[in-house]
Amino acid sequence: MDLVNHLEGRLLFAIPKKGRLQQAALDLISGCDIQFRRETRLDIALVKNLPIALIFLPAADIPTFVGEGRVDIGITGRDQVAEHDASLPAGEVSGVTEVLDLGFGSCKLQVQVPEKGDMLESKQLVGKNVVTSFTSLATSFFSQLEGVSDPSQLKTKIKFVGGSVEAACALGVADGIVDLVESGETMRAAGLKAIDTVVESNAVLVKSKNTTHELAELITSRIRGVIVAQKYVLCQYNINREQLAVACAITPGKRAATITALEEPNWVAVSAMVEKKKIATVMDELIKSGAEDVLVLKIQNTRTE
Ligand SMILES: Nc1ncnc2c1ncn2[C@@H]1O[C@H](COP(=O)(O)OP(=O)(O)OP(=O)(O)O)[C@@H](O)[C@H]1O
Ligand SMILES: O=P(O)(O)OC[C@H]1O[C@H](OP(=O)(O)OP(=O)(O)O)[C@H](O)[C@@H]1O
Repeated sequence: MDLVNHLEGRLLFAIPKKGRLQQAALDLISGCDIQFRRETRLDIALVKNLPIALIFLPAADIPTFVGEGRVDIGITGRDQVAEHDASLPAGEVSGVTEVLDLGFGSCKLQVQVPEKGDMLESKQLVGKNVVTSFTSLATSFFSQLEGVSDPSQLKTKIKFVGGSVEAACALGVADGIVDLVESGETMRAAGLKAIDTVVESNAVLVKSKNTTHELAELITSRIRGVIVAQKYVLCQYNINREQLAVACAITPGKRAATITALEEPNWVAVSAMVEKKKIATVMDELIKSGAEDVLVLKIQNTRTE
């Protein structure tokens, strides 16, 4: 089938074709009940149950396609959006808008130098060689540091490499690098230390400023629902009315806790959404406050603000 001829009228949704963001992006898509089958080696997949086509692209290229309005929405890293925006000619406004923080893919784009060297601040790299995959962000970072508005006046030499950036210092190609740090293991293994942060990144849902496709809103709302479901659990417990105020302060819920009277006089059942990462502490506090029969339930999906 010639897929390109079947794109008319469909929402074009860009997904990372490989790399760190791909699996979590696909999990989100599946949580939104977007059903598709991707043929081997094809970068376009038609969605079976909605007028959407998924376009599999490198995370770094997604802001360009979305910015130019070729694709309506996409999932990529905030670092990639920032790099795209920084690469635009002076005065050109970016066509990409960030719609949602997706809560995964956290990392920082950091200036790194040899741990054993004498450099402690980024300004010590001025006039030296800096290697990175993020040349536009690095150029704008060092332009600010050097106080120049025309990048061609930059004393610092920014050089591009596509991967294994951390090897550049050891190989004598760079005095410092600008690269992503997540756990910091790669940086430490390469004998480097971070001295500045250029951008803090998370995976984001982005939208083209030019899109008018009605499904963009619907998909954003579905994704938001799945993210909330992943972030919260539902906590239910029984408690005596006398302790209710204390317990509700522990589990205030998103808007307010739901309280239902029990057949047993003076007892109520409470249910409230609680952030997953806080649930163990919340349960400890509930038990201390006199709550009984505490249950924690997984939330499959939500539609809440
Ligand atoms: N430890 C990490 N290292 C790199 N990127 C990360 C990390 N954690 C999260 N990310 C995010 O994942 C995005 C894609 O990076 P990744 O290296 O996986 O892409 P890729 O398309 O495979 O690129 P490449 O081929 O250049 O490695 C990054 O821009 C960043 O937003
Ligand atoms: O702080 P950490 O958890 O160690 O992760 C950071 C490393 O991960 C990325 O590289 P990737 O593995 O994508 O390979 P690459 O060097 O080829 O880009 C990034 O460029 C760092 O090198």
